[in-house]
Amino acid sequence: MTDTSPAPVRDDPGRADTAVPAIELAGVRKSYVSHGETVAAVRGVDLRIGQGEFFSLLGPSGCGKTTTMRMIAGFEEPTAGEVYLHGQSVTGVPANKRDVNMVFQSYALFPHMSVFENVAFGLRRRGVAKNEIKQRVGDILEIVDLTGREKRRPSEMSGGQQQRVALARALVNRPRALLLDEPLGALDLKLRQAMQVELKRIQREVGITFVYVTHDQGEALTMSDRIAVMNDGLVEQLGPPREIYERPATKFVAGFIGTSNLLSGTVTELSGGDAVLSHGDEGRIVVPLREDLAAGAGDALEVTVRPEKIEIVGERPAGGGSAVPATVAEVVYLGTSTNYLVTTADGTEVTVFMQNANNSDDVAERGDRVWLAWEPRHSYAIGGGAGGVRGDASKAAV
Ligand SMILES: Nc1ncnc2c1ncn2[C@@H]1O[C@H](COP(=O)(O)OP(=O)(O)OP(=O)(O)O)[C@@H](O)[C@H]1O
Repeated sequence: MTDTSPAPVRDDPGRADTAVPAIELAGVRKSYVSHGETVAAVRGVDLRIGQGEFFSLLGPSGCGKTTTMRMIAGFEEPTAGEVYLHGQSVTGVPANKRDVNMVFQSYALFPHMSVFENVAFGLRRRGVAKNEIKQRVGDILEIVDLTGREKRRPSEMSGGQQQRVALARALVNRPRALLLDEPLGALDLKLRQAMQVELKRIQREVGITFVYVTHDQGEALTMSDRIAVMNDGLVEQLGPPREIYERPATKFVAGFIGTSNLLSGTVTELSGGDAVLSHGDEGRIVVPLREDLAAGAGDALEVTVRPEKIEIVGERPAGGGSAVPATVAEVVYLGTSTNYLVTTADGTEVTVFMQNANNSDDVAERGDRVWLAWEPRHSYAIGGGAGGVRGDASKAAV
């Protein structure tokens, strides 16, 4: 999927149309020849990453995220296509001549040097004056919240602190973009979550473009301005976290980002911008139609709905929303919420998360016959790899 939207520019949307993207990939492909076989790692990626944006490349192992990142950094050259940094093609420009820095999962700090010396290393090599080094290292250590720990050795610091030193070392050179390849992968869950918040704060403070590679959807949703979800060498969907979560364009994205339910139905009528679908004998699913979604009576559609959007009720719900009968197969009490696994008439398994805010008892028990209810806006019709669902052009498209 091609990102044709203008690169967003912070605090000044009026400039978005004319702004040169910090990073642009145009028709980028990368193949490797391995044991006589050609492996297509990246199969045609188009991206525009805006100045000061926190941009994530998200996808499962082997989808091509690291290869994409390495082509931006200059560690790999594309087999085809072009990489631009701030509007300039960087084909043939070596990594050390590109105005980007990379942070890896292994911090690669110098163990015999203090925190200050680790951060100052690059500046010293470039012959920056002593006073300026002191100032710049001091400033950046303050931003990463390590003031007062200048004399410590890496071995005397926690994993999260070491990662912040690595970040300070990359930022002190004031690159125009920072590339981060699973930088929190070595940390335990609690520290990783704390560092996600920290990283976002640091990025906001320094205002540098961050490109972040991760296979962790929670991490990408927490920090990013926009996310490119990659699968098998291609970008399947590109957009802000909320859009990707609420309106996954393909089955792959729906399944990869959080928990999603997929229900199928047959269109019975089109009504006020919605398609009404039958699901089993009694079930009804209401899904809004879109510009890129044309459907008519008799068409089969697949619809996603997130588990937290569904309510479990005892009676058939009144009103214009979705109403699907189901049988409770499993109830899992989790403290703040209860998860229900239910089965609909055609055997579809549906997960429902219900917050335990006011109700002290579970709303249903195993074996109960219940109704699932949700609002039309929480249904999203999905298509195949190309996104969207296109029916007969003569049918209504809203
Ligand atoms: N140097 C190489 N030689 C041959 N094949 C390679 C090479 N580098 C990557 N690949 C292949 O290209 C595909 C994409 O790899 P890449 O490392 O970009 O994926 P990834 O999404 O970053 O995965 P991970 O999260 O596991 O790092 C994989 O099938 C991988 O085996």
